[in-house]
Amino acid sequence: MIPCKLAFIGGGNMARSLIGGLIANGMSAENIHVADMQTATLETLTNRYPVTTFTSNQQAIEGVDVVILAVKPQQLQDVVRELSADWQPDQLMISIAAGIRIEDINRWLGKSQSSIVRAMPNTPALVEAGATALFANEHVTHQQHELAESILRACGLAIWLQDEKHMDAVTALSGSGPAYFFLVMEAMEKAAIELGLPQETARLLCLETAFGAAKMALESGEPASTLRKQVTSPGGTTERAIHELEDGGLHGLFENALVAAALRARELANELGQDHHA
Ligand SMILES: NC(=O)C1=CN([C@@H]2O[C@H](COP(=O)(O)OP(=O)(O)OC[C@H]3O[C@@H](n4cnc5c(N)ncnc54)[C@H](O)[C@@H]3O)[C@@H](O)[C@H]2O)C=CC1
Ligand SMILES: O=C(O)[C@@H]1CCC=N1
Repeated sequence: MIPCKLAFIGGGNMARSLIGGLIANGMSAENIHVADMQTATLETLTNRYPVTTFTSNQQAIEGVDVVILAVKPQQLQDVVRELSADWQPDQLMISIAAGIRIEDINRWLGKSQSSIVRAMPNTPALVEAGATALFANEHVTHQQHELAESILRACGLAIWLQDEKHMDAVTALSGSGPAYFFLVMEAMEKAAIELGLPQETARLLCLETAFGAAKMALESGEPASTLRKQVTSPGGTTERAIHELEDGGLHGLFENALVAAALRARELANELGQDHHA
């Protein structure tokens, strides 16, 4: 049980994943408000979960303990400014927007001592297998700290960062990370079909292999490199495949990909952290 009322501002992909994880973990849908200007988005949600929906952001935050900002970074400034007039000093704001820094959110909110947490979750939260990193500003109370952690922990792993600057690397790794693994799955499945496997056979074997590899890496505690070597028989099939991947520059590609994602998070902060007047 998570002992609070919470409001999502923005009811899109990431909000849906978090709501799914929270409800699967016993949070009462009655205690979840969701605001979105798209009524179709709200309908998709209420078809699945009996949450309370709003087209007004101000009405959605009335009487809640925690507000999760789940709009795109480009919408964040307007949304925070809009909430400012009705913001209560004991409310906790959690922003999941990529890039945007707490100091900017705090300035847009315009209050002196607001409790703000930045969180970077990921979409597997929907199946309670998410991974979230959190960072709190100095006004977050012990109780709010616990509350933020319990909300995100309901959706999977939740870990606190000591320094907000690490959030961009987290965004590049675990925030965007599910997409990299999905892309690898797409590529492996396609290659297996080209080798002659029926599509459903390729899909199932690929997904169970990905799941099994992650489960084994988590449960064994062994480094991925050790587990990889256990699969790679000298002179065998895996060795040939790994040779192709390494020759093709896999390590460099991932390095470039994560650097590009982290840089984009910094760009978003610099582009969107400037004040504009709504
Ligand atoms: N999708 C992902 O895997 C992850 C996304 N995030 C962050 O989560 C945030 C949301 O991303 P998604 O859910 O993917 O986007 P999305 O586009 O699916 O959802 C955003 C929702 O906000 C609504 N919205 C736009 N302006 C609004 C306003 N003024 N008031 C109320 N609602 C409004 C839109 O109608 C939309 O339904 C972003 O800031 C993103 O950086 C963070 C981690 C992972
Ligand atoms: O692509 C994005 O910008 C968001 C942030 C992390 C995952 N999706």
